[in-house]
Amino acid sequence: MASLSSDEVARYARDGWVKPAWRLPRDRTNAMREALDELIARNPGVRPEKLVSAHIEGDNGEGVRGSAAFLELARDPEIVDLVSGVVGEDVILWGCHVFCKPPVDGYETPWHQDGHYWPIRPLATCTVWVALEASDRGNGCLRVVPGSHAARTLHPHLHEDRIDLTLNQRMATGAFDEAQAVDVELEPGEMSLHDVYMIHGARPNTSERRRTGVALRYMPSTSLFDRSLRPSDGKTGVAVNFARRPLWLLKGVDRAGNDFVTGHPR
Ligand SMILES: O=C(O)CCC(=O)C(=O)O
Ligand SMILES: [Fe+2]
Repeated sequence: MASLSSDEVARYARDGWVKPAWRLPRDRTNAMREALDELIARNPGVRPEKLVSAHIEGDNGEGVRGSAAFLELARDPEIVDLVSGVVGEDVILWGCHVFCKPPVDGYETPWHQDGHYWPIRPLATCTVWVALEASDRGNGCLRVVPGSHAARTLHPHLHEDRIDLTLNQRMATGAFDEAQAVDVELEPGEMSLHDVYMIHGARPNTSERRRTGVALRYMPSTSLFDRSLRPSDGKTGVAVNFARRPLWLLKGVDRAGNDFVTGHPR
């Protein structure tokens, strides 16, 4: 069984992110890469950086035709056990976004914090970013600002109206020191976990190599996914429908009155 070591848990608490020793087996990673190729093929009109809710099979109501392979990945008991190490015994899956940057013109991810438009109260999420292929300095790996989560505040973000970005939000300059950022270099099958308040981004991919991370989003069931907040859609440049987003209780019990019916097939 996978679990974070006490050192990994401590690093996540201190830095806001960690790269666990545990990784996906090679055959599983290869199978997921095939699922990714199929996902891209069935969504010819969607930029591969913007494959939101890829875990919802068929027309997902958010502009993407998703695939069960990604739900299976998100439900993987070993990954859920890793997440438990930092969010506790009660774990809800609420999102999955495939950030695939094609070679040569893969979009930049501006510096940002997650969660500005997420209807989760209290705001809490651990994202597991699973590398399906090598992700390094050369092809625009994730970059993180260790410790930037610690104040547990969301800083101002500016809206940027460009299409060549994975998100249309960028942290106002001066809010942090970019020189403190570190590159999260991952081999295929490796992953990083990051906290909702941690500042992160990624350079454009101008290399000849594709770069893909599957971002799996989990929250503790002590938080409420509050559909009544009517979160404004599209502000981040990705069309989402949080009102209909299905939730899965993957471990433990629900403690905040979450709705596990909406968005699921009847
Ligand atoms: O993969 C990227 O470039 C961005 C990922 C990200 O922002 C996230 O997982 O929250
Ligand atoms: Fe993010």
